[in-house]
Amino acid sequence: MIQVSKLVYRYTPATAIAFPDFTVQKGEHFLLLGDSGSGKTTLLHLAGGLLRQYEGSVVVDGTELSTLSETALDHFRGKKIGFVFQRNHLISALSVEQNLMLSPYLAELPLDHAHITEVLDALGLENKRNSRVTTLSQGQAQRVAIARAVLNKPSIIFADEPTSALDDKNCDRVVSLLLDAARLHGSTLIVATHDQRLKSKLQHQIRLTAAHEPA
Ligand SMILES: Nc1ncnc2c1ncn2[C@@H]1O[C@H](COP(=O)(O)OP(=O)(O)OP(=O)(O)O)[C@@H](O)[C@H]1O
Repeated sequence: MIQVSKLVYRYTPATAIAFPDFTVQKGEHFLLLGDSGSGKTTLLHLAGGLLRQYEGSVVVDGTELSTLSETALDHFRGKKIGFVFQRNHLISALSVEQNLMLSPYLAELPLDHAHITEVLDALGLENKRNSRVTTLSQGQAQRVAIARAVLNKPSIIFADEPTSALDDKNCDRVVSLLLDAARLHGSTLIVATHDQRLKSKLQHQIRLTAAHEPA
């Protein structure tokens, strides 16, 4: 499902971040661990097709991402991948439901109001459907971000520090929701974190050391 080998990424010609080889099978749940600056966000962005121009190989669902054009990559990402970011990137001028509607719209998928209702119910957000996202608590906003990420039934969910800003109760809830959402559609789940509270919650781990290659 995801195969990374000999992967190196350079933000500038003088700095190179080298990643360990790993394979993640369909439906597996992984924690991506490593110190601050070790490259966790960079790796999620590479595997999710948000960063291009890498050295080595990133194969997702049988496709080497570097072979896709920018447009094909956008399409691939919209259909197959759900992102949950640390800062939730919700659009503050819109309601919860309108934020969710953007997901299928951007992926050019049909709008399914019944499915939006299902997802809102599952995440305990049914009474927030018409609320502006600026009126939500941090835990609620993170649940909306999860709802948006899983709405298109992605085969892969990437979550970048989804719990670090949350108290223990919301942390537990968000992890359970991510795992439930992943299990529901058999999605592969990779959670990047240095939140120690998550260590026992996912089956497998990928550990990054700050192995920055000399340029
Ligand atoms: N846009 C950028 N331009 C230049 N360098 C960058 C950029 N983004 C990240 N880096 C560098 O790449 C390295 C890896 O950063 P990255 O954000 O992937 O690490 P991380 O493990 O996710 O860190 P954190 O846990 O603090 O979020 C760091 O040395 C960082 O300074």
